[in-house]
Amino acid sequence: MTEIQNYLLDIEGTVCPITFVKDELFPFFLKALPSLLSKYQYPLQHNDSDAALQTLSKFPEDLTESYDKILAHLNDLVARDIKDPLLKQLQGLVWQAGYDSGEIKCPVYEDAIIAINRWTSEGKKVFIYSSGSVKAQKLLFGHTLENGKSVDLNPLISGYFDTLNAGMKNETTSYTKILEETGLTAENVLFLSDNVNEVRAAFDSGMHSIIVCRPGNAELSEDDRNKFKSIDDFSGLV
Ligand SMILES: CSCCC(=O)C(=O)COP(=O)(O)O
Ligand SMILES: [Mg+2]
Repeated sequence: MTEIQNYLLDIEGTVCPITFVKDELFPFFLKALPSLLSKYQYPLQHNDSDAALQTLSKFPEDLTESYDKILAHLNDLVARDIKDPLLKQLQGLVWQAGYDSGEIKCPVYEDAIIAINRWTSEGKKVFIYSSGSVKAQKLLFGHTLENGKSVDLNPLISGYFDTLNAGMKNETTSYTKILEETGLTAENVLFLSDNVNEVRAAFDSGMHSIIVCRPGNAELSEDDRNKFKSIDDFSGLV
């Protein structure tokens, strides 16, 4: 592998445990949802500057004609872990209160914190590409737990990509778009993710691409292990 100058990082299952998202972020969102949705009139009125209402208004009208329908739809998306860009926008808005109050802090893996600090101190660049919205990404890195304290890793991040500004993560065109947006050359970029389909899509764009196998991540098939390099943590990359 040529000397890597730029890192593009997935979040869930790569820089933090899947359990943080499933057992903390998603329940926080689901708990807040009834009270959030009850603030609005149904069928949804679209003439308000409220950010959550604006996001809700982008769902198909048949889903927002009643409180019960949109509540059931959002619960279903979360239960099936559907990476719906509108759901992800809404989640970012809701999580803000949890981060602000101190209830939510992200347990970014220590090896990831060390690597991000090391790479940036060497003049290399770190970018994020997650299904979570850019807002949610900034909140997460802005409230990262390091040795029991909350730290802000955002000053170390050169750019953020999500499904709205780049496209779906299992499509090669999304990685090509990120290369165009950043002006980076594919062979100077290493993408790290727990998801084989994302690693394959990035690889097909010309980027270097490695599967990250954290505890609790999906098992890799023999075929995937043979096709792609995999690592357990970032320690071998610094
Ligand atoms: C960015 S915070 C929330 C995580 C999330 O909602 C999510 O879907 C993470 O997906 P990823 O692409 O980072 O595996
Ligand atoms: Mg992931």
